[in-house]
Amino acid sequence: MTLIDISRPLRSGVPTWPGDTPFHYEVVWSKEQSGSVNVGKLTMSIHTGTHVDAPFHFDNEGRKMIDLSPELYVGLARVIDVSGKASIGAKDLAALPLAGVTRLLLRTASWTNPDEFPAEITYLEEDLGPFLAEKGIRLIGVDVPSVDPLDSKVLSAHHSLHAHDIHILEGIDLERVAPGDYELMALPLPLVDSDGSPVRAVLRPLSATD
Ligand SMILES: N[C@@H](CC(=O)c1ccccc1NC=O)C(=O)O
Ligand SMILES: [Zn+2]
Ligand SMILES: [Zn+2]
Repeated sequence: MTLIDISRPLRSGVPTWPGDTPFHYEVVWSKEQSGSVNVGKLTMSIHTGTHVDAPFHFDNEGRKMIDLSPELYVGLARVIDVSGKASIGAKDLAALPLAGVTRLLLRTASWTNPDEFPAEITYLEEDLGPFLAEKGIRLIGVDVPSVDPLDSKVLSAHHSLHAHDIHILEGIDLERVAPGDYELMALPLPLVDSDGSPVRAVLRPLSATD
């Protein structure tokens, strides 16, 4: 099957939010010790690399990861290029044909060095919640660590999207992806109490028959 991997590799030193839990993997029970298998242990923040947010991330009363339907994260998605802008609002998407699109992935190209946490990113404006909902969009994906400005505490875009039942996929890598329509697969883990989940996000070109 032809798949384009749009996930950021998870390895020691992968950029995290300043002050957040560093990514760490280690074998805690080696094949020599156990006599049969290597057994790993993983420590990481939910918001490192390619991940989805659950509403509980920014709303104490919000739904947790287990409460969100996996169906949102699999299906037809449109990739559009919105690079070169400081922010994206309804005015920037108004001229685009979005009829029938339920998952929209924005290529901002504003995370220029994937080995470092960005200093500044293209962020989403508050008016995208109502605008995208009116178009029938249920999931928005971005190639940056957040849909809001990195220093935002009010998280207007997160709240506006959530208020309109639009789910959030962050940290995808669209560097080598051409704009167009694909099948997205970005399933979160069934984490019962979690504010989100890391995902392996892939795109399948619609023309692929294998
Ligand atoms: N809103 C961001 C995460 C975020 O804001 C954050 C993640 C980890 C540690 C601190 C964070 N924000 C601090 O103000 C996100 O949705 O991934
Ligand atoms: Zn997040
Ligand atoms: Zn977020």
